[in-house]
Amino acid sequence: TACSSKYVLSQMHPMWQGPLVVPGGDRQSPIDIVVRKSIFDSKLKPLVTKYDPHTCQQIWNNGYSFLVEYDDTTDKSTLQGGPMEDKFRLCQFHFHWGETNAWGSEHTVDKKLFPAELHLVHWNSDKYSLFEEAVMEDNGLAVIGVFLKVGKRHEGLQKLVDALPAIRHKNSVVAFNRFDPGCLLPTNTDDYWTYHGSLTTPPLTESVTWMIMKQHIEVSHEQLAVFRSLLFTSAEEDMQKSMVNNFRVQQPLRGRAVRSSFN
Ligand SMILES: Clc1ccc(Cc2nnn[n-]2)cc1
Ligand SMILES: [Zn+2]
Repeated sequence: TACSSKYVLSQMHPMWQGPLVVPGGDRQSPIDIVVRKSIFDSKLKPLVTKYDPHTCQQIWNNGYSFLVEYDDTTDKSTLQGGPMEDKFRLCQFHFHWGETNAWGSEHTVDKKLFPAELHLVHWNSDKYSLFEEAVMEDNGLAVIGVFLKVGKRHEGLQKLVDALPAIRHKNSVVAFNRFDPGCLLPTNTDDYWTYHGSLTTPPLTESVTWMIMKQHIEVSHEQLAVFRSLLFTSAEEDMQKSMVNNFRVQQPLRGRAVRSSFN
């Protein structure tokens, strides 16, 4: 679907941290969430996700992460509620992780790093008709962020992990059907922090309403090790580079408020 093919990430250095200056650039992501500075907002509603596992289409290595893409031509897999007024359509989910369990997440909570972070990317289908349009608008995208911790094996994730060896190299793709991304959400999705930010890779557009879950999910060390067996490089390149540390450095808050849905 358009939500990621159009935005195949640029050829920048895999450890993309970019000196790239973004026009405006006063609402960039990721950030450190300073818990004691977040503001409880009782008007924040619970998230409502309605994901149809049959809209799952493929999983592919885009040279920066691996993306599980959904058919976003209809309102079959949607997100609403939270701080949002509109309905958003799921287009893909992907992860960011480190070379060790000591780091890997993009966001942090009081500077605490997690070994990985899941991002479920949605676009505003009430206001726009294509992902490409929504990605340019300040209320265009909604991304759910979920922290991963190393612990017990995540049974739902295993189906995804088993598909990864087939997409080891950049630009490899394999059919992937009937996967319910809801199984990757924590049991409690009522407690989250929300702020206005951006995509964390090119095009870096400041179009994202972020919802970062307070509760993490657990995956096993072995499952994370399979993430790290992916490669940034394509089969043709002679220098194979492990796909690790695919996170962006934290960005200045620039006076933005981070609200919490919980006290
Ligand atoms: Cl379409 C697209 C482009 C970049 C990213 C990377 C990212 N941005 N924010 N979190 N991850 C995800 C989807
Ligand atoms: Zn991401």
